[in-house]
Amino acid sequence: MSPHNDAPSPAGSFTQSFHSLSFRPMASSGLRVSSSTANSVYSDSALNESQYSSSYSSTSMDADDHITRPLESGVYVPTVCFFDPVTEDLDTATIASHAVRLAKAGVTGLTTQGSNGEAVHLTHSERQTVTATTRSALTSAGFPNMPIIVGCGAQSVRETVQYCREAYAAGGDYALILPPSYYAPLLAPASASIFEFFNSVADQSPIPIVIYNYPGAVSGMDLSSDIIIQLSAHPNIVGVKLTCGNTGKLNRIVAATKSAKPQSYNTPAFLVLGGSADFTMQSLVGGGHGILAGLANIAPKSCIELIRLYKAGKLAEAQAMQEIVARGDWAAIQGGIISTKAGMESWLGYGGFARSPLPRPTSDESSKWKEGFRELVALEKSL
Ligand SMILES: N[C@@H](CC=O)C(=O)O
Repeated sequence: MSPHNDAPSPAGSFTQSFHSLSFRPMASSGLRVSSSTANSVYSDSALNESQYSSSYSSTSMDADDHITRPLESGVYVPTVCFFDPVTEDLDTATIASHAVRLAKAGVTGLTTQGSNGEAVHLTHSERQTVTATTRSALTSAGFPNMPIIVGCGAQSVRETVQYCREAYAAGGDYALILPPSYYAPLLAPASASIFEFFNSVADQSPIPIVIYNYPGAVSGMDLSSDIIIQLSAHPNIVGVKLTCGNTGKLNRIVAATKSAKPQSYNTPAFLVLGGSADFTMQSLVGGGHGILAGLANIAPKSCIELIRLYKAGKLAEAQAMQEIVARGDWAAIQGGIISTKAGMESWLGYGGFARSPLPRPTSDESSKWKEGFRELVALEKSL
């Protein structure tokens, strides 16, 4: 049997374990299927990856797969995915070392297969390899408790749930889910169908869901605060990443979910994250719990320090740092994964190129992106 057919459950044993997990938010229940079950699912689906043996062998999921990793306030990084410049195969060594660099910088969590992770360019098994490599690298480097949120959005409930199962089997803790958009004209953002989509996925996913509101990536579909607040009532929907940049919406969601669910600021029951670093401080002012932002691939310490300054009440300093972060983010926003990788290559010595068919930057473009990050990189190096 092909490991990546679209059957709703990849392994019989997993189906049984999985059903007992439905409706149980891992963040609070601490439930996890047995290591042998998780490994059997993973083996069934991705052991044929050549990268798997090197990246995954030294630290088995046996060691950590019962760990509950709550989502705390802070900086989450949607990690860039790295490829061999000639073959475009996954570069697992760089995927691993980048994850460890971010963890050592002090970020709160990582996201594999976000927009910066080129999720749409990866096969099912490659996605599992990236997540398993990231988990293994974190564990080996002494960060076994760092949560990994895995991008799992797809166009049908069935495939989205399959991604969630595969993410879990590969060591992911949460699933980041975009609304389906291919049939956007048939699916109004506030429609019963979108509501049903998220609820059905949440019913069936073995890991809790973080809603991903990024209208620019989904034909303009913009989930309202009303629908996000409604969805937050599901016990297996535990947060939202707002790349829409609407801080009024963020404020409404925080206000509604903090009164509906008991929580502490550090470990909120419903995590509300700004989806870009250029409005980090604005997200905090609105009561948000941090950011999940691509710029932190380049400047994790700057994002962390900005939040620290704000929480310490040093508002003028935080605002001054926000200005630099927002200017740096403009390069990342304009050039997306192309400029982010160019900036990393220029300033960090690694990054490479996005997968085809995305174009590789010309040398003039690379210089432009390098300049766009210069001020931010100087700040980062000073921290
Ligand atoms: N600007 C966003 C892109 C995707 O959400 C980010 O910083 O992550």
